[in-house]
Amino acid sequence: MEMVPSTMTEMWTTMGSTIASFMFIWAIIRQYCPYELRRYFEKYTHTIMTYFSPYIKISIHEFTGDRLKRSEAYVAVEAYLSANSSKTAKRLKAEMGKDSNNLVLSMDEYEKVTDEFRGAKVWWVASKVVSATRPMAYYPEQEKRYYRLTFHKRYREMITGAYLEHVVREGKEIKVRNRQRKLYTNSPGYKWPSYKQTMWSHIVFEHPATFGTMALEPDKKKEIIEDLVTFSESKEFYATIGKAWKRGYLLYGPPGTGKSTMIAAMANLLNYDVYDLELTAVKDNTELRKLLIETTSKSIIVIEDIDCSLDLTGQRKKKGGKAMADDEKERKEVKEDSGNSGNSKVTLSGLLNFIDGLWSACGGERLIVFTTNYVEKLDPALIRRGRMDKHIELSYCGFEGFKVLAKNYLNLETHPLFDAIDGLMKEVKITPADVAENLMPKSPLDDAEKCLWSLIQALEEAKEEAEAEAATAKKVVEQGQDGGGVCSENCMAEKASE
Ligand SMILES: Nc1ncnc2c1ncn2[C@@H]1O[C@H](COP(=O)(O)OP(=O)(O)OP(=O)(O)O)[C@@H](O)[C@H]1O
Ligand SMILES: [Mg+2]
Repeated sequence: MEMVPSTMTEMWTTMGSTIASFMFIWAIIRQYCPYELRRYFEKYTHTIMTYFSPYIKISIHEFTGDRLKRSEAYVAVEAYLSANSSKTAKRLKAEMGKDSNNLVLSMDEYEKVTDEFRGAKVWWVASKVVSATRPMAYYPEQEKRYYRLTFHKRYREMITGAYLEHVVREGKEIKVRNRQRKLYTNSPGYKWPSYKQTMWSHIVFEHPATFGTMALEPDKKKEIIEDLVTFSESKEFYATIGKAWKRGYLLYGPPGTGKSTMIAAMANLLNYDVYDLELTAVKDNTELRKLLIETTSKSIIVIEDIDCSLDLTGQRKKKGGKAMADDEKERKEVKEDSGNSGNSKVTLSGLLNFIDGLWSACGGERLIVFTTNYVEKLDPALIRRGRMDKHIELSYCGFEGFKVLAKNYLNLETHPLFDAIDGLMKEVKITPADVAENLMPKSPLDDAEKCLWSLIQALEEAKEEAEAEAATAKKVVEQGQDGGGVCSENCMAEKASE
């Protein structure tokens, strides 16, 4: 029994004198030794200290290898700590949120915060090293920022496993919640400088459309919303069935029926970014694949007017004749001219690969949306289920759709003129865009009733026009029969237009 205290005392004495000698040597080294030797001793002191310390440290650096891209882990930890440290940290820094007007708070440099996970305490420090070397004299000093996590070694397994997973997952979620959503485009004709890493340019996405403001049959609206929400919550399901987590939507219908508006409503519902892909500006299939790889998850890739984007079917020119109403035809020609489809070598197979080839699985959680005015012109391979999983027809405005617009534009839920509008809408076709235009007050003096009368007038004019057209067409047919000659569809249309 005597031995224990005496051994302990001896041990403490030895340790004390070792430390004292060590500190003495260290003081001499600091005073007289050259820099290299000092660095050498510092390194070994650090190793010895680490050996005896019961704490483990993990560093997460802002840049690893590639100086142009911030490490994903660092970004996630930053978001996690910004959300959790702003309540406990004493020194915070405030920065303007990217592309937004809010101030974002995060831990200041060298600030330390404590976090707890399943009973274990951990410490985070935001730190940086300033590199002594500069690539050029006029370059600023290079700062390498990092976060250091410290915890007791008895929690090693839990912290390196479950805790870090929790930090990264939560950090990513916070980032998605707080991010300013973006509208990307593969800007045609824009030559990006070689240092620029991305082929997409973007602006902040701020479209106000929602499903609430869309004129659509209530059942159809409900079905689409449920489909979208189910998709966004089905990560595990897609993994179980071995399918990439993406879904294709084909929106088709006449101009002005809300196809583009619905894309904005989808993005707002799911909080996704939008990639507006201008297919005619894509050089070839390789470039198309590169663009795809650069898209991030939680996004909608949109190809508008897919029938005009490329001559994917080889039928476009044949069908674009008399059958197309003049104004629509003109509109399409403008679109065709504006895109340099002649320079694009993207093929149908390239596009099919883009939608569901192996590369399309990268990123996950993505919607691909095509819009068209002429669904019948598209190659069936392009729109078969599995590629374009859901086909949504957007059509002329019904009375239910009108009621949504009347509520949005005029804050009216009912009005004596509604019955007349209901009756007229059953007789003539009018697009939601035309209804919206008529319901829009044209001057500060316009009241709701005036707007409703404007719509009634537009509906009556459309009805008269339709009746006149029908009468002319009937006359042409009768003349054709009287003449006894055979008149083709084209020749009848020509006569009608005369
Ligand atoms: N279903 C709708 N609900 C609410 N507003 C609509 C709807 N459809 C069209 N609009 C209004 O009409 C305008 C034009 O609609 P939008 O651009 O979405 O039509 P589109 O179907 O994409 O036409 P296009 O085929 O010419 O591209 C929108 O700005 C919107 O205000
Ligand atoms: Mg559109």
